Amino acid sequence: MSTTPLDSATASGVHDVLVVGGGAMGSQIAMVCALAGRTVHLVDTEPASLVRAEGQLRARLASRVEKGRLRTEDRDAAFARLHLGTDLEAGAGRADLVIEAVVEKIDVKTELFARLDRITPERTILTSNSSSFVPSRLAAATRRPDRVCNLHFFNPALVMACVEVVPGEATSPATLETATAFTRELGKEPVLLSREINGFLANRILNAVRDEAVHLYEGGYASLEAIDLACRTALGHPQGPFELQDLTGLDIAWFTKTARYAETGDPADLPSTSLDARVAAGHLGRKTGRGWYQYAADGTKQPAPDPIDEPSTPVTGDRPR
Ligand SMILES: CCCCCCCC(=O)CC(=O)SCCNC(=O)CCNC(=O)[C@H](O)C(C)(C)COP(=O)(O)OP(=O)(O)OC[C@H]1O[C@@H](n2cnc3c(N)ncnc32)[C@H](O)[C@@H]1OP(=O)(O)O
Ligand SMILES: NC(=O)C1=CN([C@@H]2O[C@H](COP(=O)(O)OP(=O)(O)OC[C@H]3O[C@@H](n4cnc5c(N)ncnc54)[C@H](O)[C@@H]3O)[C@@H](O)[C@H]2O)C=CC1
Repeated sequence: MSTTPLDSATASGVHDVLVVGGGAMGSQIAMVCALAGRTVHLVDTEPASLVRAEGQLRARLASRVEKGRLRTEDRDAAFARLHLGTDLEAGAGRADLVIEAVVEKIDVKTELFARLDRITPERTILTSNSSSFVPSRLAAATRRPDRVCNLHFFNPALVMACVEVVPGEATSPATLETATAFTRELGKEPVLLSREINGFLANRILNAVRDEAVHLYEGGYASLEAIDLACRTALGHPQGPFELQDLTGLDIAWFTKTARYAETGDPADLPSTSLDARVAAGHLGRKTGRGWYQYAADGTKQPAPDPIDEPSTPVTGDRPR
């Protein structure tokens, strides 16, 4: 078996990156890599996702240029290094490292890892941005478990410093070294786990906060706004748990809860009634204009009515199974 290439201009040896999934996370992760000088292929099965991704990235970087935080030529160079498309094979052949950021469904991810294992060079490191699944579950779909680990970025990936580096049971020290060095080269702060656990570090802590916030809300102890305000002003969180879930997506929370329940069978791991009702109604957060709050075009927000209290509202959204 070949080892990770380290005889190059960067410590990690990672020059070509394939990012799979061009949604909220994959698009920004791809741009983080392009801004750090990497050649990046961003692949999504949905052309519409790629169009949206490019539009949002152009707006984000325009804001940085306007504020004098990014030179126009550096922005243009980053976009020139970023190749968007629907053909997975196009970026696979030269990839030093893959970052998977598709939907949080284990069957979709394992099928993708099996395919990536077939179409990327033997040396390529395969990583996942999953919010919850441990790398060993994904590595099991490949013939290279020593070159699989998780690189868990945080939303918004263009801004947040932390990347959790999660080893699987068979991840080699060389793979972890490369993944950690690469994370630093992106200007991020690698947080290395000693061993894998579902949800990793930050999301497990966040999950506990979210569960308690929902308990207080569903118990009628306080409004959404009061709970969010307490977290911001008493605990110093930049956003309260409901505001933050509107940013990260209620569907992602629903998927992670449901997957956890499938593993543990513990009813406490099921999505809460109020989360389930919103997801069933298609209210997934900022990306749909409504989640726990509803958002006006000017960005202002107010608490959204609980769908349970809206019997006349047609349930149009699909629960993301
Ligand atoms: C079991 C649990 C399951 C979990 C499910 C999935 C979740 C995960 O797996 C892991 C996660 O990501 S958890 C979430 C982690 N993220 C956070 O906690 C974010 C907290 N919020 C913030 O930091 C700020 O409110 C925030 C940065 C968002 C906004 O900051 P401000 O309020 O200061 O607003 P601005 O002044 O407008 O923005 C400051 C800079 O940030 C840029 N920005 C804002 N929103 C953005 C966005 N959505 N995408 C990209 N960039 C964004 C904004 O452009 C500005 O940057 P510059 O323009 O360069 O100055
Ligand atoms: N939303 C968040 O705050 C965070 C999410 N994550 C994780 O990142 C991953 C992606 O999440 P988001 O970007 O929020 O989801 P998203 O729903 O915004 O984007 C997912 C994208 O993947 C594409 N896709 C689905 N199957 C595909 C396949 N087989 N091949 C190529 N593209 C495919 C979809 O068309 C969509 O554009 C998930 O695993 C999620 O748990 C991790 C950190 C934070």
